[in-house]
Amino acid sequence: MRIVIAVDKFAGTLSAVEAAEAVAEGWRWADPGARTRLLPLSDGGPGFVEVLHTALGGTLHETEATGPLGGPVPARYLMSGATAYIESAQVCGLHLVPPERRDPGATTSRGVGELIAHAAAAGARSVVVGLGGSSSNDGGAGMLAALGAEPADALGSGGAALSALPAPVDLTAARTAVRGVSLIAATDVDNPLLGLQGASAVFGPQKGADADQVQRLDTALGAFAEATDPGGLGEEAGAGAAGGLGYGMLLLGGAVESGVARVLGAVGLAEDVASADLVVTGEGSFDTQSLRGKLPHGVAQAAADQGVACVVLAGAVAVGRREAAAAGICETYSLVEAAGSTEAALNDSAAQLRALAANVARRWSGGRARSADAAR
Ligand SMILES: Nc1ncnc2c1ncn2[C@@H]1O[C@H](COP(=O)(O)OP(=O)(O)OP(=O)(O)O)[C@@H](O)[C@H]1O
Ligand SMILES: O=C(O)[C@H](O)CO
Repeated sequence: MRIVIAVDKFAGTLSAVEAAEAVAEGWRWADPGARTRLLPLSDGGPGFVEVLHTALGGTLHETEATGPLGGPVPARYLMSGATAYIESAQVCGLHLVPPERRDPGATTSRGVGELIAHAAAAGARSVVVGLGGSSSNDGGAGMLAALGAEPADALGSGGAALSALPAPVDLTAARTAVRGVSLIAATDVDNPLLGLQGASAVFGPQKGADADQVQRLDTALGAFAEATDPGGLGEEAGAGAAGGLGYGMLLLGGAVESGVARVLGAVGLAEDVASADLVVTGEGSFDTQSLRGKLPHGVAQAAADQGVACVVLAGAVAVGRREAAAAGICETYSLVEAAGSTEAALNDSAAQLRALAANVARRWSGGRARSADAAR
C-alpha cells in the first residue's frame, strides 16, 4: 500500500516533520509492507519558509526584525531566483508571545514590512509572504509603517491604536518602497477583514481577545479601512488573514492567493497523490477554520481530484462527518478521543500519534497489520 503523509504542524506539540514521522512510524509498525511518502507541509503559517526551501532550494537570508511585542527576533527568508519567500509568523507569530502577554490590540506586524524591505534591497522582484499563525490584529498597519507609511508610530503600535489615529494615513512612501516588486499574500484562510467572518471575530479569541475586545478591534480595523481605502478591498477573500495583514498587502497593490495552493504546487503533491492508495493529512485542531483553506482541506481536495481516499489525523476534531465528506475526507481520527483526554493527547503527542496511526493502518490495510498497542 502506498501512503502519502501530507501533514501540517500540530501547533504547540509537534512540528510538521515530527508529525509526519510519527504517522509514518506508527503506520509501518502496523503494516510493515506499506510505502510511505512523507510531506511535512505548511499553509502559509509557521513552517512556510522551511517547506519551500526543501522543495525549491535557494538561499536562506538570515536577519533580525521587530517581533510582535516590539523587541528584535531572528528571521530567515528564502531567495529562489528573484523571488523572496517570507513567513510572517516568524516575526508576528502567536508562538512568539507567551500566553500571559497575549493582547491582539498591542501586537504589531512591523517586522513583516522590515523583511519585505530587506528582500527588496537584496534584489527580489517578487515577494511572497506566507500569512497565518499570527498574534497581531493590526490590518497590516505595522507592516505599512515599517515601509514608510505615516503616521508611523500610531500605525506601528498595534490594532487598538487604529481607532483614533492622530493624522490621516499617508501610504505614499510605503508604495514607493515596493515599486517594481510584485507582492503576493499567500494566505492560510479566505476570511474578509471585517464583520462576523472577519479577522477580529474569528481569530481574535485565539490571540487572547475576549468578546468586548473583539468588538473594539473590529471597530478599529473598520476605522483603519475607512481611512485607507474607499474601494472595499477589505471584502476580498484573504484580506482578514493574519490579523488583516492580507488587507495591508492589498493596499500596496499585492495579490492574494492560497498559501496551501502555493505550497502544494511547490512540493508537487499532485504527482505523489497520483500514485498513492491513500492520503493521510492532519493538523493540531481540525475545525471549521480548517475548511476555510487550511492545509488538510487543500490536501483533501488534491486527493479528491484524483479519486484517492483521504483521512485526517488531528489532535482534536470538531468537524462533523457530513462536512468532512463534503470536503473529500473519508474519515477523521482524533488524538484526544484515542488517548481518552486532551491532557493525555497533549502529553507525549508523538507516541500517541504513532499509536493512532497504527490503529488507522490496521483499518485501512486489512490482514497485514500488526497490533497497534505495540507501536506506542
Ligand atoms: N497533540 C495534540 N493533541 C490534542 N490537541 C492538540 C495537539 N497538538 C495541538 N493540539 C490542538 O491544536 C491547536 C492548534 O491547532 P493547529 O495546529 O491546527 O494550528 P492553528 O492554531 O489552527 O494555527 P494556524 O492558524 O497556523 O493553522 C492547539 O491549540 C491545541 O488545542
Ligand atoms: O494568523 C491568523 O490570524 C490566522 O492564522 C488566520 O490567518
